[in-house]
Amino acid sequence: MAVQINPSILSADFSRLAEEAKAVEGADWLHVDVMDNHFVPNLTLGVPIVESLSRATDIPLDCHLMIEDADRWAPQYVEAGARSVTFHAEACAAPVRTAREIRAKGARASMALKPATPIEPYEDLLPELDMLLIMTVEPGFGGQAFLDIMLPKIRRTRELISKHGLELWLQVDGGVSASTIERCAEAGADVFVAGSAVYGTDDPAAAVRMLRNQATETTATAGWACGH
Ligand SMILES: O=C(CO)[C@@H](O)[C@H](O)COP(=O)(O)O
Repeated sequence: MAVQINPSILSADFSRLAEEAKAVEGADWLHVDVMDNHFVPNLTLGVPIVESLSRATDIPLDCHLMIEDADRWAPQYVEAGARSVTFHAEACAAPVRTAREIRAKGARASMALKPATPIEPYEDLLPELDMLLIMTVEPGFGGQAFLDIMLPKIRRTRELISKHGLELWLQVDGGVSASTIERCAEAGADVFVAGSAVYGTDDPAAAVRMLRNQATETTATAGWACGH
């Protein structure tokens, strides 16, 4: 699998979401941060806006649910048009059942871990998932500094993926930019969410291309990158 760059619309202009999606043509997925002001101290958007956005762009939607009661809501985001739905391990009572429901409805199932949540308790669950998201900031806001203490967790997760021979994608989200993406790629990430590093520039599509080039060059020489 080639590396993937997913711009986060949290850093976009919410009054012009359809245009902001067009501004990142060439991106692999559009990362949609759903926040409920309970699981995280911020409030963004919900099912109706995901429905509208999925009609407004051909870029597939990668919905990251930072909400409580994820078991109940995750399938509704697939029905709204999301092609990938990420629930948080810390907000999900039945992750296996929820992942299976997401897949049964035709989307990719993904689970996210906050910075303080270890990967090891979830090793047996990995075959149920299409992607694992390691947060590299505390979820809730764009524009935060990358937590480089997450790099060993990314490395350990990549080792588990290799050990079990899984096709699982490994996504990182938070503070990913031109100055941090290579460290993430070297550690084993292959899907990169970037908000301010894309939408904070004058040319978001060029920023996507630049991040892709950096990550591709790094993974080509990284020890874990067999198959790239
Ligand atoms: O999930 C989140 C924040 O909780 C992210 O998707 C941010 O939107 C990423 O923004 P940058 O750190 O790249 O500016």
